[in-house]
Amino acid sequence: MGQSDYFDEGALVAVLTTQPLGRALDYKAPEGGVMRGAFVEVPLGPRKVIGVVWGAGAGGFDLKKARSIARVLDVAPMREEMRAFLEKCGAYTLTSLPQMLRLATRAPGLSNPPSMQKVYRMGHKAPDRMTDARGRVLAVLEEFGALGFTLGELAEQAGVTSSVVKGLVKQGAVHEEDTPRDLPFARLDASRPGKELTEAQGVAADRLVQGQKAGVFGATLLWGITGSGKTEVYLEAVAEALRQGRQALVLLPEIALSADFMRRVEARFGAKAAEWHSGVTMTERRRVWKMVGEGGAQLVIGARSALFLPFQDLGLIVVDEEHDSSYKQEEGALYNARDMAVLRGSLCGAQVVLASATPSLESWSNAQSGKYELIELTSRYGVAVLPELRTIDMRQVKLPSNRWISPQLESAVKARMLKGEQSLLFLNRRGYAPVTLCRKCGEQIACTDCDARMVEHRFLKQLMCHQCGATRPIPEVCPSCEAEDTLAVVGPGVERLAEEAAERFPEARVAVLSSDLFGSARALKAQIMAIAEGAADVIIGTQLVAKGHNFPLLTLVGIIDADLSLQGSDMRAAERTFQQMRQVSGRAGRAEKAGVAMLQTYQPEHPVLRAIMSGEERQFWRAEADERRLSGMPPFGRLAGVVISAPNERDAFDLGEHLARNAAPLAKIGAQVFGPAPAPVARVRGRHRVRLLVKAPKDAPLQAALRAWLKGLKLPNQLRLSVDIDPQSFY
Ligand SMILES: Nc1ncnc2c1ncn2[C@@H]1O[C@H](COP(=O)(O)OP(=O)(O)OP(=O)(O)O)[C@@H](O)[C@H]1O
Ligand SMILES: [Zn+2]
Repeated sequence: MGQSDYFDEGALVAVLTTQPLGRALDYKAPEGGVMRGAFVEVPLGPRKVIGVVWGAGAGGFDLKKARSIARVLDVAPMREEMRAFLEKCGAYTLTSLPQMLRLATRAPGLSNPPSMQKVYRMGHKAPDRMTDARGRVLAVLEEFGALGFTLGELAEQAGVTSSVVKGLVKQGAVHEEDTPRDLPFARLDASRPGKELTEAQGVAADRLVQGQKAGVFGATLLWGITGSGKTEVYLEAVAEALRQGRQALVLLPEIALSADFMRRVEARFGAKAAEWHSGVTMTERRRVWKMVGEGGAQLVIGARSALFLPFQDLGLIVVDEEHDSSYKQEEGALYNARDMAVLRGSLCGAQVVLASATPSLESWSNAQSGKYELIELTSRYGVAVLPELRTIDMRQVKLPSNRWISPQLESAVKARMLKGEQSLLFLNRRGYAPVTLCRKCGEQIACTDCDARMVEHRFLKQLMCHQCGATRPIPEVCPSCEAEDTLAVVGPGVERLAEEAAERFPEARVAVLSSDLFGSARALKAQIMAIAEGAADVIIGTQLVAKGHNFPLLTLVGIIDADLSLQGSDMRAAERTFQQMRQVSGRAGRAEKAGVAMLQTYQPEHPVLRAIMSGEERQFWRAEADERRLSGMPPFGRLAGVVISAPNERDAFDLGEHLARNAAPLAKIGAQVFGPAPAPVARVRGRHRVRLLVKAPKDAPLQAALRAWLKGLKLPNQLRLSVDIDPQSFY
């Protein structure tokens, strides 16, 4: 630590806060001085806000007017590496530092002093009388095992009033105790043996362990087909990081649903890892944040935002299902956690492992060029083999307009039922029907605030806009011509498919897995676990089920509409379809019994479907890469999306045109500007949306040029502009 890292009492320091001020503010160091990186509380107008000592103050004003730092918080100071990460990540994504700091301080009550609190755990007695509400409280405690809850959290999780919990305490069914806040996590035992690895797994694990031993940054793509046992392989690298005394982070999409994964980790290391995602209670979030900073948490399993936790010595980052589009944050700071994991790893000397059965074209190409190491697993674990794939040509099948399950698929499901095996019918559309129209006037019911049709959710008895979430009751008469009994639904959603399944398979237990049908992530998680144990014969699901779940009894996957994700002009349509079909098919036949996947399609000759069927993955990636290379698209060129929105369409266009005309800084680096054009979803929440697309050569300094381009731009009132580097969605 250099001399310049410490500031004496009264010295002027720059404090970065999370307030949108555009710069750090100067304060005087408090009594006892302060370290660079310290978390502090500073007065700002009448309020006190949290900030970080970023460096020496800029000065240049009357020192007597400078206010003092109110308090230095009792948390580990932000490390140099983290400050560098926030700065680089902000510069890459064109996000302001205050906004970056907000990502790094997402733990409530950081400024609270350490203290005792009452927490509630499972007690030892049964209550005299069991009620529904009491049962829910006990179920929550049972599920979270050793975790303690505060009264408010427990009541909220269980959906009961706090008096229910208190009642249970009186009876000894729930235990109330005083504990210090923020206890360290139980030590993980890295010396316990893992599962016995197959030869291929062993070779792969060895390479990751060697990479870990090197103790320096390096990125590896772990490319293993679905069910090949990638998890067991990278857990060996986690074990090595723990043996080195370093911390490890595993990122997962949909982690709130991954109970199975948490159990596997616990079985491997003999204790629970720290969890970080939106389903974790506030108390627990604060504990994780603090313990990660003090070294009291060795392993974190988290959602993308876990990347911004204040690790003390992060030695390994695993990004599982690295191709998953949910790694891209689509609001606020628009970062891609997969890419930022590589950045963070390079700053803290960590090994970064990107794992997938269907890597993104970006990672594929980095592995091809040697920028990333490549480790492959080409067969499934044990006796399991990849499912056999068949297409069903829907042009040959004459189905009534309210039916979507072909006779071939129907009889395949029936055959599975006879054998006590499960079938999955995959349709990536929530709700009952995507379109409601009037047969008299042709009106399609649309959202009043968005350029989107309202989707009927029969289960919730309402119409819903999937853009803004607005809901309204299903109308009795046509909202346009007021005719009665003329409204008809068009097309299937999972709820409607479930209706058809119930008719075709009256004996079957049908379960629908769609995020909107469950009140909480917990309920959904419980359902997934029940299904894994055999609680359903036919599972109907959206993309939620495509991700990493193990259903051992599942031997048939029917993809209702394989053409769905091919529609649209997104340059990633082919890639996404390929990944999705492969991932969903990969749910079948993961145990002893072989699986079959049937893809219903109207275009079996489509190159993407042909590639999926032929299993020529490498050929598919190569062809896809060639096409992108020719057109200079990512990863062989760079894109930035610019969205301008305004209540008035003309205003948005005017600004877009102004920017397009004055794009000299972009032209200088060889970048082109396309647009302005109305966005594909041209209106959301009453705001008109206009898009520009900037396309630059691969090695061009895109961010610097964008900054120069937008510098000094004064946004008129009501207008908003956001820049999305490496955009994933183009809506
Ligand atoms: N060496 C092993 N010993 C025992 N069981 C194993 C071993 N390797 C994998 N398995 C089991 O095989 C199944 C698939 O493994 P895993 O979930 O790690 O695969 P994956 O490659 O991550 O698959 P996907 O990409 O489809 O999610 C799991 O049930 C896992 O417990
Ligand atoms: Zn809407």
